[in-house]
Formats: sequence, C-alpha cells, structure tokens
Amino acid sequence: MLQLSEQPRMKTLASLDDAYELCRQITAKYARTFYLGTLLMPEAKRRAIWAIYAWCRRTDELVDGPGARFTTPETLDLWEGYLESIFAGEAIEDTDVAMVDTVERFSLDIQPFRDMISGQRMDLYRSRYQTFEDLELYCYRVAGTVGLMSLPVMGIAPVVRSSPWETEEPSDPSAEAVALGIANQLTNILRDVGEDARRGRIYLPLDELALFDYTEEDLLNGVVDERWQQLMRFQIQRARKFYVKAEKGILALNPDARWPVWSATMLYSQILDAIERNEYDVFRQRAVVPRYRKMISLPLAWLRAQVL
Ligand SMILES: CC(C)=CCC/C(C)=C/CC/C(C)=C/CC/C(C)=C/[C@@H]1[C@@H](COP(=O)(O)OP(=O)(O)O)[C@]1(C)CC/C=C(\C)CC/C=C(\C)CCC=C(C)C
Ligand SMILES: Nc1ncnc2c1ncn2[C@@H]1O[C@H](COP(=O)(O)OP(=O)(O)OP(=O)(O)O)[C@@H](O)[C@H]1O
Ligand SMILES: [Mn+2]
Repeated sequence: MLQLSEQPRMKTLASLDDAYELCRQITAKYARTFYLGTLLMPEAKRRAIWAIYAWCRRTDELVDGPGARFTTPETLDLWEGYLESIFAGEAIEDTDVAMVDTVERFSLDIQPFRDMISGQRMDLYRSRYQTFEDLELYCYRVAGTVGLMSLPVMGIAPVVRSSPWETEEPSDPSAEAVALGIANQLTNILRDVGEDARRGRIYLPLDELALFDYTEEDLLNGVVDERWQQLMRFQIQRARKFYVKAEKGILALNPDARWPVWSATMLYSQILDAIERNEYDVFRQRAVVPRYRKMISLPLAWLRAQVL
C-alpha cells in the first residue's frame, strides 16, 4: 500500500542504484505483461522505464490499491506536490531518487505526469462514462500519458523510412504513443469488465450499451447473450483500430526500442483474442494469454522489429 511520508525530508534516501533496483522490483511484481518487454531494452532505457513504471504504479495504487479508501482529493494534491519536487530535482521518497535521475537524463516533460494524476482524480468521483469521448479522455489521462512519458526514453529514430510516393499520412510519434496507451487501456477495461462491475464501476460508454439494447443492470448481473457479444465485438474492433494506429509509431522509434515495444504490444493485444476465445464472457473467467503464445510472440516481435 502506498503511504505518503509525513516528514519526508527527515529520512535518509536510497542510493541511486538501490532506488532503480526498487523500481525494477515494483515493475517485476506488478507488470506481468510489460516487465518482459523492458528486459529486451538496453540498460539505460530499461532502468528509466522501471522508474516511470514505479511512479505510475504508485499513482494508480492511490485510487486502485488496497489503501484507496483513504485517498481523497487532498492526497492527490500532496502527490502532485511530490511530483513538482521530483521535477525540481528533489526526491522525497526512495523510488523518487531514480525518477529525479531519469527526468534529468531524458529531459522529461512534467505535463503527462500531471495529466495522469488528473485521470486518477476522475476515478475518485466518477464511475460511469456517457460517451466514448468521455472515456477516451479518461484513457488518455491514465494510459495515453504513459506513451508520452516513455517516448523520450525510447527515442525517435534519426531517419524515418519513407518514400516520395508514400501516400499515407506521415507518422506522428506522440499521437501514436498516445494511441498505444489508449489501446492498452481499452483492452484492460474489456478484460476487467466483471471485476470493475463488482466494484460498482462501468467504463463502457452508456450510450453504446443502449445502442445494443443492453442495460447497466444486465452488466452488473453478468448477462452474456447475443446483445453483449455484439457490443463486445464492437468494442474489440475499436481497440484494434488504436493498435493499428500505434504500430505506425513503432516504426518511427529508435531501433533498440522497437523489439520491446512490439513485444509489449503483441502480448497485450492478444488479451483481445483471449476474450474472443472465451466467447466474450469477461464476468466468469479472466482472459489470459497462454504462456506458449507469449513465448512465440517474442521472436515474432523481434522479426517485426527488424523488417518493419
Ligand atoms: C515496454 C513498455 C511498453 C513500457 C511501458 C511501461 C510503463 C511505463 C507502464 C506504466 C503502466 C502503469 C502502471 C500505468 C498506470 C495506469 C494503468 C494501470 C494503466 C494500464 C496499464 C496496464 O498495466 P497493468 O499493470 O494492469 O498490466 P497487467 O494487465 O496487469 O499485465 C495500462 C493498460 C496502460 C499501459 C500503457 C502503456 C504501456 C503505454 C505504452 C506506450 C509506449 C511505450 C509508447 C511507445 C511509442 C510509440 C511511438 C508507439
Ligand atoms: N498493493 C498490492 N499488493 C499486492 N498485490 C497487488 C497490489 N495491487 C495489485 N495487486 C495485484 O496485482 C495484480 C495486478 O493488478 P490489476 O491489474 O488487477 O490492477 P490494476 O493494474 O491496478 O488495474 P487497472 O490497470 O485497471 O488500473 C492483481 O492480481 C492484484 O491482485
Ligand atoms: Mn494490472
């Protein structure tokens, strides 16, 4: 459970190596899908991603973790104050020591971090989304921001391959990084519909439920029928469009970041396939990607990173 220290400046902080080690441990413990991806990165980038992950995880825990019931808007104000300190070069807690270093090394921008906190604020007062526009804003804040935070660490390739006869839109790495975060978050939402419903939360847009003649009550009761399956097909199709947009951005990344990002993308998007295999029952079974599928994804991602 995250506890904000009350007299932060009184204690001795971790060394830089110990702080990064702590961030690695947090990532290994919680990021079942992404940790594998980070292991494929060069050391300096991998450490920075662990520091960012640990900060994101701690932010998420404030509203989603075991101590969440003690979190108020004031807790998030305090957390935002800690963030400002990190960007001013001053660590308050042990893992911040790694963040201060990462922020300086990769010249990170504070705005996506602030935006993530405002996304967590939404979770404090909101448990319903009327339209996809509302939901997309939430997804940008809690996950699209991760793309913007990670992009300077991953790095953009010096030369982006393109040809004069190219008719496609040019790549916009920031927008594509945001798209990957949104794709992941939509996947996460679809996988966790049942778990969230048990906490009284519905992330799927209510106007889209209505479009398929499916009610909030149906969802809270875990009804799986033709209406639900149609609704889920629609949601999965939309999430896949975000992955397609994101894939273009991977090509623009520095070559040493492409394999890990391809891996994370392929691993995470396969959760959608698992939902389909479960015939859209996200209430009684958790959609998981089998180990053997994860294992074959890594060499496949490597190949894509070489040729795409
Ligand atoms: C290699 C890689 C993809 C690294 C990014 C790792 C990172 C810094 C992740 C932070 C995740 C985090 C704790 C976010 C807080 C809010 C939250 C919980 C969002 C959901 C993540 C799911 O994590 P979870 O721990 O629940 O995972 P499990 O399902 O339990 O396995 C999210 C769904 C959001 C994750 C969003 C991303 C990883 C965005 C990735 C985008 C990029 C790396 C940009 C790449 C650049 C281009 C141009 C495409
Ligand atoms: N503080 C914690 N201590 C121990 N285990 C935890 C803690 N927080 C989460 N977990 C476990 O880590 C796993 C990943 O968490 P899960 O994906 O369900 O939540 P989340 O990532 O916070 O959700 P979301 O991505 O929707 O915000 C879960 O199996 C959960 O039991
Ligand atoms: Mn999780």
